[in-house]
Order: sequence, then C-alpha cells, then structure tokens
Amino acid sequence: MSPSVALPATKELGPKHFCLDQADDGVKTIAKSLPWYGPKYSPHDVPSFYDVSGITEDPAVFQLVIDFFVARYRAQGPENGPTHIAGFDARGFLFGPPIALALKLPFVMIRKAGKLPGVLVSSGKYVTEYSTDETVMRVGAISSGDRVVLIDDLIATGGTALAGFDLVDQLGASVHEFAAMVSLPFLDGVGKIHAYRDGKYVDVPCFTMVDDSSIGPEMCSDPPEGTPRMVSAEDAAATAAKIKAAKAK
Ligand SMILES: O=P(O)(O)OC[C@H]1O[C@H](OP(=O)(O)OP(=O)(O)O)[C@H](O)[C@@H]1O
Ligand SMILES: Nc1ncnc2[nH]cnc12
Repeated sequence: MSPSVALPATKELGPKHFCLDQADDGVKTIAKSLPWYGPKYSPHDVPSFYDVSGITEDPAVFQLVIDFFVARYRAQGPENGPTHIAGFDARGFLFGPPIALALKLPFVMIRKAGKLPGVLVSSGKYVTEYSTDETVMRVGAISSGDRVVLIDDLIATGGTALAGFDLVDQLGASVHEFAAMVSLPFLDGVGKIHAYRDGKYVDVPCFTMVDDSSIGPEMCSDPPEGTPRMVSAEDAAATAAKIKAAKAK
C-alpha cells in the first residue's frame, strides 16, 4: 500500500468544479512532468497534444498523481466515498486500477466499442476534441446504489466524459464524481457536463488536478526541426540521442 500523502488545498474553479492549488509544489511537479507536442508530432491535429507517458515513465510522479486521487477519496470515508472506479479506454486504464486497488474498490472498464465480451450497453456515438467514438460497459458491472468515480487522464471537450455519464445512467448507478489529471479549461468540458441533459448532472462534482494553463511552453517536446516522425530501427538510437541532447541545451 502506498503511504498516505497530504492532499494540497482544493480550490473551486467554478460551481462543483474542483482542482488542486496550482501553486502547490506537488502540483507543479506534475505540471512539469507533462510534455506536449505540436500538430506535426501528434497523432491528432490539436494545438497541444499532452503526453501522459511523461507521468507514467516517472514512478515518483506517477505515484504522486495516484496518491493525490487516493487521498481525496479516502478522506470521504466508506459511507460517503465512491463504491467503484470506472476508467475510460485507454488512458483512464492507466490511472483507474492503481487508485481502485489503493482504495480496495472494484475497477470497471469503459471500453471502446467492439472489444468487450458479454452483454453490453452502449453510449452511442460521441464526439471528442478530434474523433468520433463509441464506448460500452458490461451489464452487471455496476448497478443501482453504486457510486461511481469516472476517471480519465484528461478532459478536453467533455465528449468522452458525457459518454461515461450516459453509460452509468443506463446501468442504474450514479456518478459520484468525474475526475481527470488534466483539464483544458478553454474547451469547457466541465461546463458541458453540468449543462448536459438540461442540467441533470449539475450537482455532480468534477475534480481536475492540473490546468493546462499551468503547463508552460517549456514543456513542448517537439524534436529539432527536420526530425522525421517515423524512423527505422537502425536510426532509432541515434535519433533518441539527438533529441535528448537538444533537450539538454
Ligand atoms: O474531452 P474529450 O474531447 O472527449 O477528450 C478527452 C479524451 O480524449 C482522449 O482519449 P482518446 O479518445 O484519444 O483515446 P485514447 O485514450 O485511446 O488515446 C483522452 O484520454 C480522453 O479520454
Ligand atoms: N489536447 C489533447 N491532448 C491529449 N489528449 C487529448 N484528448 C483530447 N484532447 C487531447
């Protein structure tokens, strides 16, 4: 079990939208561990594509992120806290399981369509910052009376999050909180959650740890001009060394 960590001060960004104090040293450490790439070196045409592997490849920072989430839900106690942690395919699967294990709660998958066995409910098609997708959950994974935390690495437009709300609703459970490590406030994903279905979820808290405004231009990890996006196996080590040397300058 990971040792308990003190949760930094929680701030309210708007009604039912909580984040951690962006001036806290731990929060700054997380923000400084999140590289982003411009469109040329990203899988999608967005201004900044955040790379969660900056967190997962640094065990101390990864642990800190998990500990902050765990501290938040542990403090709520068994009566008032969540009963289930549900993670979004794929990057929510990185954060959900360690949080669930630390809290000794079940981890439930919200899977992209076409990958899950059993009897399912579907979110229907939804739109994200750059794609159209569909997610599913297994019937029986959660049910009436369950209080589910929806967890993801990042909320942009909120399209993915809303699909999760719809799935939890179809299975008769309730969303305890939507939580993400990073939010892009300019896309107002949290506002969309609270406005969705005539305000049905207006009272559901949303917790986002780090704002993208706390992640500066220095975190741009685009390689030196002219570096190809794909390299052959023979060139991989030399290219990695060049990128590392450029970063160290
Ligand atoms: O708020 P939204 O506009 O919906 O965007 C957020 C979603 O986009 C990313 O997932 P993506 O669909 O790229 O899937 P992946 O985790 O498989 O990369 C991210 O991990 C969130 O789930
Ligand atoms: N800008 C972004 N970076 C990483 N993942 C995302 N998912 C949606 N928008 C994203």
